[in-house]
Amino acid sequence: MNSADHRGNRNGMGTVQETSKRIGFSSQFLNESLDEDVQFFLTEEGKLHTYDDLTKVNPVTPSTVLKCLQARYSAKLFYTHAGCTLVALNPFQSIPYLYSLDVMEEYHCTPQFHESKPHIFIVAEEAYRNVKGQLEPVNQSLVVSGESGAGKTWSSRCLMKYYATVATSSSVATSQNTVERIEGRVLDSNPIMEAFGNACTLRNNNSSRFGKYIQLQLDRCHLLVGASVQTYLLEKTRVAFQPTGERNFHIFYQMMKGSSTEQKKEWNVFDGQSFVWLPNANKTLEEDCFDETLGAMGHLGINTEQQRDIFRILAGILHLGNVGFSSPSEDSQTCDLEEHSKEYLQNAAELLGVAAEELENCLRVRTLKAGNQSVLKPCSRTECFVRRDCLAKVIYAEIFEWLVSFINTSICTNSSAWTNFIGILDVYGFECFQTNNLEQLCINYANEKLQQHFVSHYLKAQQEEYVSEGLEWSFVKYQDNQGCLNLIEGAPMSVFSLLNEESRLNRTSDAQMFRVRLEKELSDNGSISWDRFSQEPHFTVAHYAGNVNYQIQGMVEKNKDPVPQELINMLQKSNNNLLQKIFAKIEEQTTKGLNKVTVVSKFKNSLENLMRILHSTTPHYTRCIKPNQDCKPLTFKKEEVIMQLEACGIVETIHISAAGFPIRIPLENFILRYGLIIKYSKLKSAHNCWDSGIVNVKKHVEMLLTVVLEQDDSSPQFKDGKWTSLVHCGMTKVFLTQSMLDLLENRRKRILSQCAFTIQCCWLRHQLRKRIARRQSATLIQAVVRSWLVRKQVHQWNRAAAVIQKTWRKWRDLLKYLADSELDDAEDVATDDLPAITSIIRERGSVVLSSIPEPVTVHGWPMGLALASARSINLSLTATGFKKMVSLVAPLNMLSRRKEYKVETNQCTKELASIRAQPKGSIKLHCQRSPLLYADRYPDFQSGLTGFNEILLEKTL
Ligand SMILES: Nc1ncnc2c1ncn2[C@@H]1O[C@H](COP(=O)(O)OP(=O)(O)OP(=O)(O)O)[C@@H](O)[C@H]1O
Repeated sequence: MNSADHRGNRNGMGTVQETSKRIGFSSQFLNESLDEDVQFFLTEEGKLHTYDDLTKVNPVTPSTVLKCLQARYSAKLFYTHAGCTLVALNPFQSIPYLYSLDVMEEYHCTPQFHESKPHIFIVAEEAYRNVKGQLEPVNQSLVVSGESGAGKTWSSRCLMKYYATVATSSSVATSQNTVERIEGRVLDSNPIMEAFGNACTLRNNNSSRFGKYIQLQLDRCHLLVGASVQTYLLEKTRVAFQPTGERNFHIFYQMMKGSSTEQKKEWNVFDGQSFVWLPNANKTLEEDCFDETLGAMGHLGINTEQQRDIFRILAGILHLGNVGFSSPSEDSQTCDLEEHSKEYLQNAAELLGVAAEELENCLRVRTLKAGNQSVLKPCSRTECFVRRDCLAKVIYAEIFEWLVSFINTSICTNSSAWTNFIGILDVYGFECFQTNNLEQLCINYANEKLQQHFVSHYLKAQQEEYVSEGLEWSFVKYQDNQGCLNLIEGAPMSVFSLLNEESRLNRTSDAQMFRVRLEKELSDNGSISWDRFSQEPHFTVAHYAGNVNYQIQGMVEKNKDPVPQELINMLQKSNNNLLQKIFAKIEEQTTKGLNKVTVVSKFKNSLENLMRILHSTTPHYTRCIKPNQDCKPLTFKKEEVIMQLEACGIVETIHISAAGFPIRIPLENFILRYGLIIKYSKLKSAHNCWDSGIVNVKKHVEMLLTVVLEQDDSSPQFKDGKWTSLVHCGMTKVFLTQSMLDLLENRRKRILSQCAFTIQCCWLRHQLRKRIARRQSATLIQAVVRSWLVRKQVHQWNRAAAVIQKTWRKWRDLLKYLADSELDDAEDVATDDLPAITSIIRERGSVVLSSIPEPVTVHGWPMGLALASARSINLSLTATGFKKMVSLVAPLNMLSRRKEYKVETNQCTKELASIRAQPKGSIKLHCQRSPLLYADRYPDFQSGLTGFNEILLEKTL
C-alpha cells in the first residue's frame, strides 16, 4: 500500500466533527426544546445532575439528555446509566479514589449494588453476579465503545483490574497460587499489547490501533483461571506511514529510549540517530516505558532469546525505513538504491537475518510467473517503495499476531478448567474522515453489527419494562439497520462480495469501472448513494450514525493486501528464528490457499465469530464519551458530545425509546398535573367519582385519559378504538407518546386559559361595579355637601335675619323710647366738653352729645382716667339721622399691638379687661355704626374707662 494512500485518511481531524459537518444532524437536537413549563414539570432542571439514569429524564430527548450529562459532568459525576447502557464521560484527570480497592470492595460487597452511584464497577459487578447467581450461568460480554480518546482502553483496564481483584478475593485453598499467577499474567498482557498495538495520535497519546476482545475465564467457583485475547484490524500501515504530528507504535520509541548500550550496538543504532519511520521521537510520553514492557514479556514467558529476536526484527524494520531508491527519470521503469541507503539496507538485512543482496533484489525486482516459468522484472521507484513498506507491514503484523497468540497460550487455561467467561470488547468507534477507504468501511461495518445487536438487546430491555408494568406489548416496529448491513455484507450482491470478486479477478482494477458495477448491482438498496457531481469514484453509505463517503481508489488493492511471494520466501529463510517460524506458518497457509482470503472476508469471518459469541452472552454496554477534543479536564462541549452520543447509538436508543413511550410519569404526578382536566370536564359521572374519591389512582388516571381522548375528536386512534398506541397506564407509571403528552398539555392549557378568562371577567365586573359604586357615592356626597352648604347658608341668613330683626326691634324700641321719654330730657352737652360728658356719664350713666363736631382730637382729656402706657384712644362718634348720639365706645381688643381697632359696641365690656392688661402704645378705636351705648348698661365699661389717660375722639362718618 502506498503511503500516499493514507495521507487523506488519518489526517488527524476529529472523527465526529467531520461526521457532523457531513451529516449535519446535531444542531437540531441542541435547539430542540419543549415548552419550558412542561420541561420543568417533567424534569426539574436544577436537579438534572441527580438523575442517575438518562431514561429517567423526562422527556427523553437528545437535548434533555445532553443537559443532564453536562450537569453531571460539572458535578464530577462521570458515569450515568442510559437504560441498559452505561455512559462514561472521560474526566481527563486522575481521580484515584474513584477506582481504589475500597470502591471495588464497596460495589462487590453491597447486596443492592444497583442502587449505588453509576460506575464502571456496577457493570462489572452486574456481569459477575449474572455469572455467579443464576441456576444456569450465562456468559457475559462487556462492550466498550466510543471514539478515539474517549476512554475505552481505560475502562477495559478498570474492568480487568476489578475481576483480577474480586474474582480471587474468596479464599481458594488449592489453586490460590495458580490463580495469582494467572491474574498477574492477564494484567501483564495489557502493557505488551499496548506497546505493540498503541501509538500516539493527534486525538490520543495512547491510542489503540486495533480492536480487541478479551475473554476472562472463570471456573466453577467463579474465580479467574485464565483469559484469551482476540484482536481485530491492526493498523499495520502505521509502521510505514505516520500521519503528520503522530507517531509510530510505542515499542519503537521504547526501544530507542530504554535500551542498553549493548542492545543499541547490536541493533546498529547510535544515540541521536534519526529514523524516517520514527517521527516525533522527542515527545516524551509515560507510555515510553521499555522496562515495563520487558518485565511483562518476561512474566508472560517470552524468553530472552525470543525477546532478542523480536527487537532485532523491529530494529531491522527501522533501518528498512531509511532505505530509499532513486531513478534516472520520473517515468523510468528501473531504479537504484540511493547511495546513503546501502548501509541501512545492510543493517536491515543483518537484523532481519537475511542476505543484503537478496533483500535488495526482493525490493527492486519482481518475479512474474507465466505457467511454470518465472520472469524477473525490475520495479519502478514507486513499486520499490511499495514493496519496502509491504515488507515492513507484513513483518510487524505477523510479530503482533505471534505476540497475541503467545499471550493466549500463556494466559489461557484448558477448556475443562473454566466453565464461564466474561468478555470485554474494546472496539474502534464509528469513523468518518475526509477521505475514507477500506479501513473505515470495515470499522463502520463492525459498528453497524454492534449497533444491530445493541438495538435488539435494548428493545428486549424495553419490552421487559413494559411487561413488568403490565402493559400489552404494542411497540411500534423500529426500522433497524438491516438494510445497511445487507448493502455491506449481504448475499448475493453487496459491497464486500463485489470487492472480493474484483480482487479475485486479479486484473488491474479501475476505480471508475468498480463504481459503475456497484451502481448497477446495488442501486436498489436505499442505503447507498452517489454524488453525481463528484469526479472521484466513490459511494456513500447511510450508516445509522450518519452518511459516510468512501473513496473507491485503492480499495480493491487494499482488500487483496498482496504480499509478494519473493518477500515471504526470503523471510522463510531468515536466520532469525522467530521470523523463520512465523513465515513457515504462512507457507503452510499458502499451501492450503488460506492467504488468498481477502481482508474483508477475513474481517467478516472474525466479526461473525464475535457476534456469535455476543449473541450467546448477556451484553452490557459502556459508551465512552470524550467531552472535548483538547483532552482538557472539566470541559464539556455540547456539540461534540451530542455527535458522539449520535455516533455511539445513544441518540438512536433515544429514538427507539421515542418510537415507543418515551414519557413515563408516575401516577401521582400525573394526577397532580392533569387532575384539573377531569374537574372541569363536562362528564358528570367522572366528576362525581372524582369528587367522592371512591376510585384509586390508577382508575383516576384511566378516567382522565378517557375524558381527554373522548373529547378529542381529531384523534383517529381513539376512533378506531386503538388509543393504546398513544398511552398506557402501567402499575406505577403512565407511559405516553409525545403526541399524547401534547394532547394533554393542550387540554390543560385550554382549561387554564378558560379559568384565566373567567378570573379576568370576574375581575373586570368587580372593577366596573366598584367604579359605579364610587360614582354613586360621589354624587351622593356632592348632594349632601351642597345641601349642607345651602342649609348652612340659610342658617346664617336666618341668624342674620334674627340679628337684624332683633337689632331692628331694639332700634325701634330705642327710637320709641327716645321718642317717648328721654330725648326730651336730654341735656345738650358739647362734644368737646369732656368734663361735662364725664360727669354726666358718671352721674346718669349716659350722655347725649348735643352736636357732632368735626373730628377732634383732645389730648389730655381730664377724665382722670389713667392708663399706664396707653396714650391715645380713638373713639368714633356715629352720626345717624337722629338728634344727638354719642357712642362712648370702647370696644377693645388690646392683646396685640395693633394701633387701630374696629370693634363692635357690644364687645366693650369684654375687652376692657384686655386694655388694662395690654396698655402699651397708642391705640385707635373705631366704633362703627354703633348706634348708642348705654353706659349704665355696662358698668364695667365705666370702670374700664378710668384707666385711660388720653382719648382720641374721631368722627368716622
Ligand atoms: N476514567 C478515567 N479517568 C481518568 N482519565 C481517563 C479516564 N478515562 C480516560 N482517561 C484519559 O483519557 C485518555 C484516553 O483514554 P483511552 O486511551 O482509554 O481512550 P480510547 O477510547 O481507548 O482511545 P483509542 O480508541 O484511541 O484507543 C487516557 O490516556 C487517560 O489519560
